Amino acid sequence: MIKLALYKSLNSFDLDINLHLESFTIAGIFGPSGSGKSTLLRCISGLEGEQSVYINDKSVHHLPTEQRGVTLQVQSCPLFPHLDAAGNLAFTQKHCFNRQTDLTEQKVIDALELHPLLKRNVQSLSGGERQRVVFARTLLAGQKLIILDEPFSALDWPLRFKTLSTLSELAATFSIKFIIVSHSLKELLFCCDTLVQLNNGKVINHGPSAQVAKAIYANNKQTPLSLINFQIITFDEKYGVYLLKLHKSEQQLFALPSAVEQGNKLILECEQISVSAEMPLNTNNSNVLICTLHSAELIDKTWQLTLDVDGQSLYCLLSPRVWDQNNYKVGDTLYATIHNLE
Ligand SMILES: Nc1ncnc2c1ncn2[C@@H]1O[C@H](COP(=O)(O)OP(=O)(O)OP(=O)(O)O)[C@@H](O)[C@H]1O
Repeated sequence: MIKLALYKSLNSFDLDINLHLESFTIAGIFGPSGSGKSTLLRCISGLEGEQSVYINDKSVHHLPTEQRGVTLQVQSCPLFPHLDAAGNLAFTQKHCFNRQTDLTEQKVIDALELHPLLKRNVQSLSGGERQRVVFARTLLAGQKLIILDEPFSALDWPLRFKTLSTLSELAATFSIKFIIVSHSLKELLFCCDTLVQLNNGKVINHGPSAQVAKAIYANNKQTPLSLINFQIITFDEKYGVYLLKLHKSEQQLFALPSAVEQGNKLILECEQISVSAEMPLNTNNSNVLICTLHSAELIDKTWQLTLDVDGQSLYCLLSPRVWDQNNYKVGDTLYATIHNLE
């Protein structure tokens, strides 16, 4: 739980936040540049004093940063230049007290697959490698609330998704809560259960991430991304594809390793999804999901359909002509074909 009542006036900018997040594991903060995201993080962690901050029902506003049980990783977090990556991690392990998790150096190195970087001089690391070492060091500080400001912006997408999946696993295994600032809604949608949208120093929306992301996409006249949680059933050696089962569902999909190896969630573009009222027969695509039409909205001359697949949402687009021809109604059973997975 986190409860904030913050007011901070900075020259021509006012941060004015009243926010109560009852339960979250990974919360994302999204907003345009200058909307107050970093200032908000500084207030929670205690770098901006005299703000009303409650963490797990305890008021922490009179406590200095080191007594709040919070680690803040700022955007350009420095590493010790005279130590290699291993030395940087060892230093943190040795000098951080009041650790609340039993994450050890070895566990963090294994989880983030840092072995090849350990003996490297940190000045020789690429931006992405450096961010992974910084994140490892943040984890090693051992706090149960970790606040990250643009932590993985230098990582390419496959590695970023993989690292976010590791972060989610660590959150579950070690009961760590994360608050993450990012300019990428895709990144936040991938890993966060809760999203907070800021604009001009104020919270303009917050709630379950899929719901908030959908509203942001609609406001920006962008097509929403669908996120599908799955478990791997088997890998078919003969054809080189994974058989997946949707989370809390018996429905299955086939997917190439490139779609699966970045975590247990698929991110699908609207263009990857088409629908029909009948089960497609004699098709060359076996990735068909049975869904229910949850809603349909005409946005910017295109029908945006929200489909429910056993509790998960898929978004697809139809032209007005196709919509008029098909006479779909909310509640109808539809068949969604997922393209470019196999
Ligand atoms: N110490 C300060 N003194 C004066 N103004 C400040 C100070 N710190 C931040 N600001 C201003 O407050 C506003 C919010 O800054 P903040 O860094 O919180 O935004 P942000 O949403 O994190 O931006 P970005 O996405 O670009 O990092 C900006 O207009 C910034 O110029």
